[in-house]
Amino acid sequence: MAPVHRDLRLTAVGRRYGIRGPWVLRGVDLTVAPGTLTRIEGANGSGKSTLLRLLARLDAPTEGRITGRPRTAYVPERFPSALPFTAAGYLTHLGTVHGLGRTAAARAAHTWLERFGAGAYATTPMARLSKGSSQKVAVAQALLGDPELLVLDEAWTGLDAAARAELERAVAERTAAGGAVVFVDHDPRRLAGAPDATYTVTDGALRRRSERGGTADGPVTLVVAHGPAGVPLPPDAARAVVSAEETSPGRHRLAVLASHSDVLLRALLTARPPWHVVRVEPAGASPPDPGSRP
Ligand SMILES: Nc1ncnc2c1ncn2[C@@H]1O[C@H](COP(=O)(O)OP(=O)(O)OP(=O)(O)O)[C@@H](O)[C@H]1O
Repeated sequence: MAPVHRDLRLTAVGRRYGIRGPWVLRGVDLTVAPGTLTRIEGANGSGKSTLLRLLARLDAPTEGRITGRPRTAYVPERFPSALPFTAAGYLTHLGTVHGLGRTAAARAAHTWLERFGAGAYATTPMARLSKGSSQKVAVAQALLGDPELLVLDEAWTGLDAAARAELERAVAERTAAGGAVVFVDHDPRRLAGAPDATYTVTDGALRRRSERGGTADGPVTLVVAHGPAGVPLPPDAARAVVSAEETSPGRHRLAVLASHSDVLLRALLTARPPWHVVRVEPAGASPPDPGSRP
């Protein structure tokens, strides 16, 4: 009998939207093995979500090949919360879809809602949940079926501090149980030190950042900079950062390895027109968590 391949493997994968659209990703090779934690970084619009949708098999590559079919769960950047279910009803239904009996599914739904501090909202219609509570349901639906591959696209955004910590624990439990987890998060300290591999999406290519990933490359510096609204980062700056987020029109929160901060600052200040650098500080000096966006 053919062995079951739990590795998910991308070979020379490219994706573009529309026949003449620019290549968002090109020549991407990536293997996601069981029991590993992988971080994907990159500036806004670099193609991180595109890559995660390909990994979750929700999208197909324009060219190249994807092999391996681990049982996959996905938390999208935007979760459709206006569903005609209560939180517990929705999760129980999904549990049965994952093959659980109704009682076991209801129990799992309850357990995950409790873990994320949303037990009190079990019978609330999803359309009436706050953004944070509906994000808890989004995360619970993914964890419910003990997936072999968990794909998290900014899943921490909108969660309160206790739920953020709980999701970090749930990720550690998944990898300890032999599952693979791939995540994108704008906070460079998210699961710091834990990833087995960290990749940066730049100019459509995927680059492995270091063998050990996480912050093993050294301390991270946060740079807040202001540029023309709606204008992407200058290319040299985009290449230097490990993560970037446009927190309000024209205002960007950039994380860069301290060793690369001069390169980033130079790229910002020599851009035409030059960008205004608002603040530079070591990553540890900022407020506890920027997960709650300003
Ligand atoms: N369904 C789509 N149709 C057309 N273009 C798309 C589609 N999805 C993404 N794109 C384009 O592909 C590029 C990469 O988008 P993607 O959302 O993958 O980037 P990202 O790194 O996740 O961005 P962000 O950090 O802002 O979430 C962008 O230019 C985007 O406009």
